[in-house]
Amino acid sequence: MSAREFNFDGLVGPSHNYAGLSFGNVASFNNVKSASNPKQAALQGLAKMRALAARGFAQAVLPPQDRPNFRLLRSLGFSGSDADVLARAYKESPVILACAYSASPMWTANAATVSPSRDTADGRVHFTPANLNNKLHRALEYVQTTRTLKAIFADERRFAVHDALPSTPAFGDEGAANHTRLGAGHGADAVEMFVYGRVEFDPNAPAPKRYPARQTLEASQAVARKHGLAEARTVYVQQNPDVIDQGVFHNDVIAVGNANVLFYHEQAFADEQGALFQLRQAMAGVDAELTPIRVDTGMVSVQDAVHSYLFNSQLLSKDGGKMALVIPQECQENAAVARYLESLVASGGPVDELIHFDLRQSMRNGGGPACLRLRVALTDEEAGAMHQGVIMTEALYHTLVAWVEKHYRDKLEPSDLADPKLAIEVHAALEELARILGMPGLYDL
Ligand SMILES: N=C(N)NCCC[C@H](NC(=O)CCC(=O)O)C(=O)O
Repeated sequence: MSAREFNFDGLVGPSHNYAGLSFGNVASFNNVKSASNPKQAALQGLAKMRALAARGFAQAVLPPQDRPNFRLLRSLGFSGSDADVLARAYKESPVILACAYSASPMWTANAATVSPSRDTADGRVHFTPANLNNKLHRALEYVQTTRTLKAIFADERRFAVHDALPSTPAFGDEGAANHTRLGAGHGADAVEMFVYGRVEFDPNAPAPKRYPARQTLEASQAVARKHGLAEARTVYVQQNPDVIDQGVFHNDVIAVGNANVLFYHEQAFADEQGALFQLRQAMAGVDAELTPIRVDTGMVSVQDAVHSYLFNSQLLSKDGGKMALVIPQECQENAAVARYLESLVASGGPVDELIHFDLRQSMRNGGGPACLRLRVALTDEEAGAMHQGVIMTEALYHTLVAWVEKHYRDKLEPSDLADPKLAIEVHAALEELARILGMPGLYDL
């Protein structure tokens, strides 16, 4: 049965700001407290969605989440009216207020892990929302993410939306950013590769020393178990702790896979040869042959990969068997990376086209093209069964642009988070967005 891969891009929320909340994500720290432009951020994301939809790639949108998260603030003892809660939080702990306001749900590669129906024991598409429990501002997301996915994929005959894993460190789960499906194509049997940063219950396993490993092996195994994946078609690979310590906080900052191609940096994995061997063995079982595209350190250093987000690119199958690589503008601005990309396209290999976008607002918080999207491979029947109001069309694009122009500020400083009017603006925007998407019960407003 054929299937198409939908990219569900996160629509950047009205409170997008640079709060420096992500220890281990160098961009987030480098741009802390600088002014953000929420309007530009949302329009940049919409421009990518529109352009790829116009190219015929299956494109959809995941809505932002209600911010500030008053439930969090009140659970931490900030009380009184909404205005009181905001004033007290800003006075006593601006960083907690920033966490409650974060627009981090825009990076939907971390929203969930998705197993297409082809891979699962019960033949349904399985989603496990990621608990993102390593960071306070991200650990808020899974509640609304679960609600949103259940609203879009409501047909329980075709879709299973699980609860997130327990939010204890042993089950640190960052979703699809640490997960890659490799096989002959989106509609064919395939192997699911889970990449983890540490092992909770094996103190002797390698682990990063400087920055946190957000994904545990135990979490990846639990997701595979919940999704009913066949062991022979599930591969667990450890990310190289040394690159985590250089700012590679998700695997999708150092590797990306699509169909039978794995595009990765030579230092991405703790045991490169072991990983390739496991993949080749599992893929033989599904009549697929791995095409590795290995980038040597001599061509692109880990630092260049982290600053350009070369590997946080989207790798998209085109009609005719070739692939396009969707890269951020920053890749053109790094000499080594630009040179490498020229050689890649000229090589006659699977990638014969580069498509670049200006995603600077997101990039300044450590989010590139791949962070902004959740991949969901769907058969035509499944695509017809999901909520249609989130599918990106020219009409929806123009409606959302008008909505952003109407509701979003074009500048947000850290001190603006104390402004009670901002909370009211976000609330009004999301009430209207739920109507635009045809999802009246989307938010618990
Ligand atoms: N690579 C993937 N898939 N996603 C990128 C997520 C970036 C996000 N940044 C932040 O959360 C920064 C928020 C701030 O500092 O304001 C993170 O670190 O989790």
